[in-house]
Amino acid sequence: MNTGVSTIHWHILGAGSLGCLWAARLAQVKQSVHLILRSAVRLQAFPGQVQLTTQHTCQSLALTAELADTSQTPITHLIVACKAYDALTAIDSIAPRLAENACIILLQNGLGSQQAIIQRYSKQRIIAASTTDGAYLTAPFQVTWAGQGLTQLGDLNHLGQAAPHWLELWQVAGIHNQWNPQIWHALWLKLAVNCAINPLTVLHQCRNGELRQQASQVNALIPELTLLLKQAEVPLQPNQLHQLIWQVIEQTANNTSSMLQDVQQQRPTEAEFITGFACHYARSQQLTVPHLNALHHALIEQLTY
Ligand SMILES: NC(=O)C1=CN([C@@H]2O[C@H](COP(=O)(O)OP(=O)(O)OC[C@H]3O[C@@H](n4cnc5c(N)ncnc54)[C@H](OP(=O)(O)O)[C@@H]3O)[C@@H](O)[C@H]2O)C=CC1
Ligand SMILES: CC(C)(CO)C(=O)C(=O)O
Repeated sequence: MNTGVSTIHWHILGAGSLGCLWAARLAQVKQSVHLILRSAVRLQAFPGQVQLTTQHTCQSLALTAELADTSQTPITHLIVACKAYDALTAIDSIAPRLAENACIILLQNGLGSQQAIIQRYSKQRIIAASTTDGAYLTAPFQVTWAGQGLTQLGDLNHLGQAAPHWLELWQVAGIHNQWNPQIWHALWLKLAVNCAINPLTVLHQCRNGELRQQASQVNALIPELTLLLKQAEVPLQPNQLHQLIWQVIEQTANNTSSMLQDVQQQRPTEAEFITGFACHYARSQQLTVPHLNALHHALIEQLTY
């Protein structure tokens, strides 16, 4: 299909679940895709392709991989697919290669990493991509696309620009997307939902739907999260956050939250960028959020990673 977009050289920082998912889908539409891996050991293990499994298909897509400093090619379009706690350091590792007008797309959950990145990389156009796509690795470089979602994108700096021309190409690549000039609002709303669900699933070791049995704990967080969102100037209808949180719990009832998955697989969590960020923001704005503070402390006590 002719999208009217010439081939773009996409560099993808991080070849985990989302990095491989994005790499495979862009490679499917004949884009030039380069994975940037963390170590020589990972590069040696790269088989020259990424395998993408969906409900109906399994396809291997050839693409290239490199280390941050093994190539000098300038980077014009960078997708950052690391966890929130690795994102800034990962971008720093390729900083000398970044074109001055490069576009950096951030896939991280939570808040905090985005602010640090826009502060350090003020010349580049930084776009957040908040996605409800779900993916997991079954083996290195073999990704299963668990659920087609929606990816909302919008500028985090240099506000007010037109949507990038490559969004149409992403659509063709199966990356169902929507441009959202108010992406900060979307990130805040997702943060609030993650604060209400993820930590409690860790503390109760339960799937999202089982939080129905912990409704009073979920509900106690909602007025505090509403306070934070209002302070951040996120427009909210009365009761909107309550409805959204319970809707997500119902729609994802069978899911194990990403935070509980990290705990189960003994990986670090993104807690500091979810409840950690919420508590830090509340303190900086002198907002009283006792339930959120208690939740964050209980979570940190429980986490050994
Ligand atoms: N997976 C999903 O379905 C969804 C994830 N998200 C969000 O997307 C982000 C990425 O998540 P996910 O893909 O699951 O994470 P993964 O842990 O699967 O992948 C992260 C990858 O980043 C790599 N990495 C870390 N630092 C560097 C570096 N300096 N240079 C190169 N690579 C690096 C890691 O490498 P190594 O293997 O060497 O450790 C790892 O492969 C998170 O913020 C998550 O919350 C959002 C929605 C859905
Ligand atoms: C919405 C929710 C809670 C779905 O599981 C999620 O985003 C996560 O697990 O991080």
